[in-house]
Amino acid sequence: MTAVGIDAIEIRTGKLRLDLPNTFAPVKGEDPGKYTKGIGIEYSSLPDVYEDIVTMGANAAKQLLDRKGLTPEDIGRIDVATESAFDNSKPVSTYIAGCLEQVYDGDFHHANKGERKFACLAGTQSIDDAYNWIRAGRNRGRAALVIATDTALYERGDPGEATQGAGAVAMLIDEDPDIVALSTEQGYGSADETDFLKPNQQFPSVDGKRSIKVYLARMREALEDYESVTGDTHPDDFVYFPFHTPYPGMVRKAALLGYRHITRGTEIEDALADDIGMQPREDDYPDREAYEDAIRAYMDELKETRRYQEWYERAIDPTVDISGQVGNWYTGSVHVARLSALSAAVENDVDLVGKRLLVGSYGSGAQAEIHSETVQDGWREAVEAVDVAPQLDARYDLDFDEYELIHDVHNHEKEADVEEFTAPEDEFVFTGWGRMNERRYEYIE
Ligand SMILES: CC(C)(COP(=O)([O-])OP(=O)([O-])OC[C@H]1O[C@@H](n2cnc3c(N)ncnc32)[C@H](O)[C@@H]1OP(=O)([O-])[O-])[C@@H](O)C(=O)NCCC(=O)NCCSC(=O)C[C@@](C)(O)CC(=O)[O-]
Repeated sequence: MTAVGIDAIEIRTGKLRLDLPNTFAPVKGEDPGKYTKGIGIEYSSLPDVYEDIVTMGANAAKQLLDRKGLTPEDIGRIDVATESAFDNSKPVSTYIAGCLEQVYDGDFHHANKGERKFACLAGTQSIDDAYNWIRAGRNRGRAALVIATDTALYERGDPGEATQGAGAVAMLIDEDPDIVALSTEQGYGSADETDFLKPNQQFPSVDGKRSIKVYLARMREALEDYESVTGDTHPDDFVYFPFHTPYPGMVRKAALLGYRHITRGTEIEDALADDIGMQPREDDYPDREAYEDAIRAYMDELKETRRYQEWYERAIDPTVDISGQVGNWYTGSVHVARLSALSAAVENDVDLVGKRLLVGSYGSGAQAEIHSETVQDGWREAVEAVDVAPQLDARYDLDFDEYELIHDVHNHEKEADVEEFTAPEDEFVFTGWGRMNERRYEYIE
């Protein structure tokens, strides 16, 4: 069977950045350690005045099409995943296609376009849709463009303000992919939860502490479901474990729980037993509370073991590097985690061909999905071509007053007339509203 998967990736970060430990924390009266050690985000990417989910998505997509030498006729499907949409009817993919049609000969009139919603999970669901469309043989030899784009802003003063971010990830899903092949093995953990939601409002209502618990519970459920298909998972089965990364500290919690789960009943548990004992088994405890206390005590010790720390450094740390530099990109976040790991492998000259990734996606509300991917022959060249560092380094550093202004600019409830901080060049920009209140865009040379 021909492999189907991710053939190319491009990102587009918001062109501004907020330094959390040095600019945000002092004004909030917080210790910078909350950001450098706890949350793990150093900078939040934010959009300039002329940027939004459409410009970031279209700019990432254009970069991808140009690099691959593709024209609109090569694309049979454009799916946008977002939870920052500004239109309840017209999908963001039509705005993005309209942008792209300004600069290419030809058009996307015969491409199927849509918009996917399930909080941060929707990017992964869009990849699934593209995979199924190609596997079903309905693509007529064409590829699918999946764009995950979000402006992850919270109400000023909300604890979530510490985890903001803005950016887009464009991915080409095709046969014989250069980067990773997808598999049919998947696990889901899904439940009706009220932890993070936006009921007809721009900024989320969030119960932050609960959202952490729900993330962990649904991920665990998804892993168990995945293992019901594949059999037990072992830490050595996968080179990296890219998870949805609202902030690196969240992944730290998930990784520890995951490691305990996948080492249970293995030679690793036995090898650790001399130092920290065997993992608690529920049957050995009088009630659930006593069992959970024992688990917490075991995990406190597990996290300090060299074996765990070495695994974390190898398999998890590289996945959160970019996230720590950009914040939460919601639907793009797990795809940033994958790219982060692959970029680190390029930098450290690691050979990944044939190695597997275990990808854990998550969306509040809530659903987790876990699947594996196999790295393909062309991954190194394809990942080397993504200009992550130049984009991140070029961002404009906001002071706190400027941050307050730019937050107002992107607040749909406010009117703010603010000069742009950066000069647009060779990119799509937002130019204002049309007669039916549609947003309008132009390509600036
Ligand atoms: C994440 C929270 C709850 C944080 O809430 P908070 O109250 O701002 O922060 P905190 O006081 O809990 O501190 C954060 C961490 O920093 C540590 N810390 C504190 N000070 C220091 C210091 N000086 N030195 C070292 N460490 C320090 C502190 O101990 C803690 O670590 P933990 O105990 O959790 O391991 C908040 O920012 C929030 O509500 N964020 C939005 C919700 C969120 O991101 N939830 C994550 C799971 S849900 C999810 O991922 C879905 C999502 C959000 O992406 C949306 C979607 O799916 O659409």
